[in-house]
Amino acid sequence: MSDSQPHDIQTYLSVRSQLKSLSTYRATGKIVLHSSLIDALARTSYSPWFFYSVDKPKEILDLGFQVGQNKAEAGTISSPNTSVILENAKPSSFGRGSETVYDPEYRKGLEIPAEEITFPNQKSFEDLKDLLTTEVSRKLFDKQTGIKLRLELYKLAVYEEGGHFDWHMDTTHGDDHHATALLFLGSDWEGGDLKLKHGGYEFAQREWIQKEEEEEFVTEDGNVMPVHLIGFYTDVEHKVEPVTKGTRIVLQFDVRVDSDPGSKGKSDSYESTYTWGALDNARVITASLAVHRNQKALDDVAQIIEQRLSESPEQRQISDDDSDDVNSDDANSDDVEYIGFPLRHLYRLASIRPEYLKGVDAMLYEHFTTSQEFKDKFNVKLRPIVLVEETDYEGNWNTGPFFWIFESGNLARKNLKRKRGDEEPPVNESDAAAERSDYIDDEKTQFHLIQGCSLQVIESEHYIEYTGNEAQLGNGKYFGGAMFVSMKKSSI
Ligand SMILES: O=C(O)CCC(=O)C(=O)O
Ligand SMILES: [Fe+2]
Repeated sequence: MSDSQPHDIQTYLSVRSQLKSLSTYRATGKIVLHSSLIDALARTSYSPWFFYSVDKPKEILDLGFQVGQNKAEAGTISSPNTSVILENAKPSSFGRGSETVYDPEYRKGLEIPAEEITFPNQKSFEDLKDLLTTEVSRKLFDKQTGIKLRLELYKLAVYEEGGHFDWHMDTTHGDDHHATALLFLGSDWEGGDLKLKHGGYEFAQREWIQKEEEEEFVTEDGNVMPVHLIGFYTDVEHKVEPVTKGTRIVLQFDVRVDSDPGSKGKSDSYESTYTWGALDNARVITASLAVHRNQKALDDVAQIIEQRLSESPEQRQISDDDSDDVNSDDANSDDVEYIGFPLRHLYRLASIRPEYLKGVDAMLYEHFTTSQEFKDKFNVKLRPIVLVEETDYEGNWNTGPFFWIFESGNLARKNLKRKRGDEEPPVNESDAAAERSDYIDDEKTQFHLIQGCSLQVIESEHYIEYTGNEAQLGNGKYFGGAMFVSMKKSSI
């Protein structure tokens, strides 16, 4: 391998030019937009934390609150009254084994419990919680699975100069308590960096804030911190570095999960009411590298795939009949040999290989190929793909998205160079047979489109009506990597 890799953009440009010839030769496979597999894939991992800058709306930033039994006015979210808050706060203790101890070496901070915090404007407080809940469910939980979250104010924490809290995990306050959300109020402080640690990854609050400032999401105002939210799962270790100046004030919320999402098993659907943009909606620009492993979801994914691939066409017909969503005249549903789905990180064309997989992609690949239960059952292949949406000659987006698979090898290369009407290229038959056996037949592939994958736009054209020349078909094309799973012949 050469160490002078092409720049990403060159890779995409070359992908694009290869595409033009490729498209005339390859059949196309259809994409499933809703399925239990998509839901399970979405649950396999999340970044265990997130940062969100709360720079609007004004009603929330200006929301006032009171503290203490006498309900002293404590300022607002963006401008808290430090002295009133300090007057009403008590030293924080923490759990050590079965004991609750006060040890300023380990933790030095003050707090006001939720019972002593009031928001006279109840409606705006609910709006604030809704806003925070939306962010938490977006970033830490799969909003598609219909999980309902509830934020419960736990306390207000105050750290003065010298205040700190060493590495710890938060005590959970119930079986439904799955994450912590910290709302940092707009007070004046330095130091006091919140550090987070999980699965070998570490994150620091100050780095996030600086990044946001560079991107000009945040207005600088002396040392006053922008109001922001940090959320993390309860199994994330964290610490507060010593505050070097000013007062650090935080509202801490418990994130509770309504354990009955009322989820009924979803059957696969190509979506009868498809509207254009499914692919663009599935796309994220950058996927976070840090992952939180969800073993149950990994097992669910593998089991659903196994079940799908070992069903006979008759069985599949029966389960499809349960659903009115399924496009019944689709050939795919009769003969499924491969289940495919996009990778969630973006790779260069040449890097779509097991050894380069990142984060959740690596985790899934490893689960399929090395776990005791599945390694003898599954064959897993990685391929570059292009996902396509296009209009018909009338400009209607009515066919639903579909995909192309890139194959490498001599046969594929020769095919790529072929122009329409050229003869079949001469090939070494045994090589060709080996290569063909490695081909993924897209007509026998069911491709499940997950949300939040890293797909690169390589073409996007609006439909232009026929005006003497040919009509220009509207289309969107997206490049990415994909994983394809089939059953090992011996295990069927
Ligand atoms: O204030 C913070 O940033 C975190 C405080 C904390 O970890 C806690 O009180 O458990
Ligand atoms: Fe904590």
